[in-house]
Amino acid sequence: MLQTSTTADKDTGPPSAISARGIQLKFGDLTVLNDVNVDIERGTFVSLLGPSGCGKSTFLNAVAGLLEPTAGIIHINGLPKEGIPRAAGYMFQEDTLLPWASALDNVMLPQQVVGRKDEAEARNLLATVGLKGFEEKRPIQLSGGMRKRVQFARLLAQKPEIVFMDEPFGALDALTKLVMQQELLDLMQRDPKTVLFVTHDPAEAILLSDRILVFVDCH
Ligand SMILES: Nc1ncnc2c1ncn2[C@@H]1O[C@H](COP(=O)(O)OP(=O)(O)OP(=O)(O)O)[C@@H](O)[C@H]1O
Repeated sequence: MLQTSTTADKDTGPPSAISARGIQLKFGDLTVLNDVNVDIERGTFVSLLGPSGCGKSTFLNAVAGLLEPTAGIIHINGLPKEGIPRAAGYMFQEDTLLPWASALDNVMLPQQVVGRKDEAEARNLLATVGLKGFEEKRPIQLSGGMRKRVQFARLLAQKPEIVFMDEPFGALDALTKLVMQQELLDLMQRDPKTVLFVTHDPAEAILLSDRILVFVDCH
């Protein structure tokens, strides 16, 4: 269950990027989330922190539209969420690159989904994440950190306003993880986005976040 942490409702100003009210989510008899109320302001980096099995991913997936809450309502930019929010990007722990496609083709995938083709933009994004010269390499020819960078570039190609990240660096070695955390910070400082980031690592949450929501009372 989540220890709820809310900011006061505002009568004026832009709506929160994410607003969750009375969220309950059950899997059969197991109540994972109960009456969760959270507001997340635009452009803030928020971590969901807590031990394994506490419902962090469940909450993230409910907001991201991958799971439907049993009760409650979620607003995205002031509008009731319907399905998967538009302008949302995802990054998971698993490597989700197409193994047979080059780094460039992987980054161009989001363009293809919406019927666009802009190779120069994809090359720029790869350069932004430090992969100039690696455009034609396939994932197997890249290190773990480089593959994460390709995923960053692909995420940016979606031009997301909200980014959902579920332990994206969980499978990396400690040193590569530190480098990738710093690169994520740099990217978000240059181009701030609303980020919801799942981690069970307090140091990672403190380093990256404007705000940390702590999950307690695990089963
Ligand atoms: N699809 C599902 N069906 C049934 N139970 C589920 C499902 N997904 C998660 N659960 C259960 O819900 C609880 C919360 O799981 P969740 O993955 O949200 O926790 P978490 O805090 O993200 O853990 P971790 O850090 O290990 O990923 C766990 O008891 C888990 O077994």
